[in-house]
Amino acid sequence: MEKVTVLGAGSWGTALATVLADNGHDTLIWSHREDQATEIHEHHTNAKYLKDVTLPANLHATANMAQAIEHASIVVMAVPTKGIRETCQKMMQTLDKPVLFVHVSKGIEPGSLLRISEIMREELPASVIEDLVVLSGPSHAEEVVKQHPTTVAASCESLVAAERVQDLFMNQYFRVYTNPDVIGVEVGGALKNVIALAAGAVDGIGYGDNAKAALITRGLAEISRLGVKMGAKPLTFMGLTGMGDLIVTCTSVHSRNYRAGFMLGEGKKLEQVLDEMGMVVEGVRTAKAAHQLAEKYDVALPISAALYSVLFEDKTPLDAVDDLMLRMKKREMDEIYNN
Ligand SMILES: NC(=O)c1ccc[n+]([C@@H]2O[C@H](COP(=O)([O-])OP(=O)(O)OC[C@H]3O[C@@H](n4cnc5c(N)ncnc54)[C@H](O)[C@@H]3O)[C@@H](O)[C@H]2O)c1
Ligand SMILES: O=P(O)(O)OC[C@H](O)CO
Repeated sequence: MEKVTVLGAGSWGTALATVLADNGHDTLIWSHREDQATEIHEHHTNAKYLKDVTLPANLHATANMAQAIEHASIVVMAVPTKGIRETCQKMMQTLDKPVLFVHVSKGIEPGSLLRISEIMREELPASVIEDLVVLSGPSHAEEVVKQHPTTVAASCESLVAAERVQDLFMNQYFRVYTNPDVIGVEVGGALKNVIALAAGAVDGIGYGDNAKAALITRGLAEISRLGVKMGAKPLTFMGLTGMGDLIVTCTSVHSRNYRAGFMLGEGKKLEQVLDEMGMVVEGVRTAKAAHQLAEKYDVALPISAALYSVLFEDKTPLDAVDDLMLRMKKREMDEIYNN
């Protein structure tokens, strides 16, 4: 049995804490909000984030960071990308021992263009990082808490650390693979949210399955193109954290990115959409990062660019789709021509 603290009590932090508690680990969840910690600790619910779910009786919660850190030999970081730095800084007020970190967030920071593990390594001294593992893949919290079969990957250069995380989470309904390609896993997890916003938008416009299949396929092409330039292994994008997560996020009603995109496609403005969602829509910030990454790495990301123009340049979704369709002629796969 391990002593685990999950930082972040939204949908995903709570769902993963449930998996850990189900597996018999001594699990404590930390919320930055006192009321939410009390709700989880005393009533075994987290109604805003997981409706009609009763959490395991052996899952405890606190809003006290010092207590949360004192408890842990493993820390799972499950706050949205924009809260990662602040949470690391809060943690460092008391953390003075090495722990194994697992992060489960999916984003890239605009401006710095850092992946989550890079942000964490910037904020945390090496002396407190025993290892840092990314857990990612096609996994909606709403299905995990129902114990529906789910598969993800634990990614770290150290196979020993990845396998420790595999053992920590793995059970009958939650299957964990390992993958050493941290860059590919993080880039796939972050960029699929941008494509999912676009997939929601084409459905919101009222277009059909042809358009969505095109977005998923060409979306994967642009994610891979960028990821490889950033140092990822191409095959990772064919796996759970690439194609797998792209499919689940572009096609599921559970996806906040897909649902936000749908509302944009219906003609709603971004501010109104985010107000109505009330939960994190990671793809919005990551779309800014994608825009900057395209320039930095000199890579064409046409779907991400079209989405960016809808989010931040007031282009209508219909015009953005027209622009995509009327781009200059392309070869589907340059590699085939070159061989
Ligand atoms: N929900 C899923 O099914 C799922 C699955 C895989 C990965 N993820 C990823 O997990 C991360 C967290 O997403 P979520 O679904 O739990 O989001 P959520 O919107 O359901 O909950 C976010 C939680 O973080 C808290 N929070 C916000 N800002 C914070 C800050 N600065 N410091 C501390 N806490 C803060 C909120 O109060 C809330 O409890 C995201 O990067 C998301 O992409 C989510
Ligand atoms: O609800 P979303 O769009 O944040 O997606 C959740 C997960 O990342 C799906 O794997």
